[in-house]
Amino acid sequence: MSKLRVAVIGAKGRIGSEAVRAVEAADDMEVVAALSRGDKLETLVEAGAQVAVELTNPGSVVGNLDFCVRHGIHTVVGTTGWTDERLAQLRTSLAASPGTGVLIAPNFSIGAVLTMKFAQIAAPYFESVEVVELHHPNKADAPSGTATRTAQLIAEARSQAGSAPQPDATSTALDGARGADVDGVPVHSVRLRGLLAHQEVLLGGEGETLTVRHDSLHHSSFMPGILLGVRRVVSTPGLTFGLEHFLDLN
Ligand SMILES: NC(=O)C1=CN([C@@H]2O[C@H](COP(=O)(O)OP(=O)(O)OC[C@H]3O[C@@H](n4cnc5c(N)ncnc54)[C@H](O)[C@@H]3O)[C@@H](O)[C@H]2O)C=CC1
Ligand SMILES: O=C(O)C1=N[C@H](C(=O)O)C[C@H](O)C1
Repeated sequence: MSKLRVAVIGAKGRIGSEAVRAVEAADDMEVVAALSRGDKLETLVEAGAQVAVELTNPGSVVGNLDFCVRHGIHTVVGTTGWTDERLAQLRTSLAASPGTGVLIAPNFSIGAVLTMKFAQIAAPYFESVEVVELHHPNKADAPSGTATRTAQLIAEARSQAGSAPQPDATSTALDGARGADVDGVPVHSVRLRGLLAHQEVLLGGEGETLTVRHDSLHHSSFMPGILLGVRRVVSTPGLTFGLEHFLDLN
């Protein structure tokens, strides 16, 4: 059986360097290109990459992904910073490149994907829901992609269930004290030396609270999800948003 030819973009970064090692260690795939900042994207074509794993930053990902889609290279994207506008632009490029698959995964770790699912299930049963995400201080974006997606899923679930707006009597507050408002769900971002990637979803009802917490303690937590994404994206044309779709969790 021939091996899947995989390229990693952002290969010297925290997660990118771990991804290069994980792909090299997998029996069914090989690293044919490892791109760093300043390297030419044409290398992907010259190397015959079938799948690219994009792990750079919100400022680089759109251009990199556009190149991959135009050249029919399936892409697994971990980079955060996705807006509705960016996704609409991507869907337009994908329409012109039928057969090409793109997976955007706000989080590749199974525990984080399950946290999102549990929060989505629980949210309509509680009056109050807030998200706290905690990351290393080198992270560029806030709130995290995972927290943003979690809050969106919570808001969708509450809207579908006809939940009332959350109770909050705050009448004066310092800017930021109540966190960022993501579709009506407060999201709080902590940046702390010593941490990697953590999230708590706090749910409150009359006389009880429920906390759903996940901790990524090492970048290895993201690797099984990346490898699954690489294997599945080649036979899944169009845009898939969220690893849960490849885990049959929907
Ligand atoms: N979806 C997930 O499960 C995860 C996603 N991430 C996301 O992945 C991204 C990268 O995170 P880290 O590795 O912590 O950041 P990092 O800053 O350590 O690594 C990013 C690397 O990409 C390089 N880079 C930037 N622009 C480039 C370009 N145009 N071409 C090639 N390389 C380029 C940088 O020089 C750097 O080496 C972030 O958006 C982060 O939020 C991180 C961990 C897990
Ligand atoms: O920057 C990180 O480290 C991470 N980024 C992703 C995010 O923004 O959700 C995934 C994970 O939290 C690690």
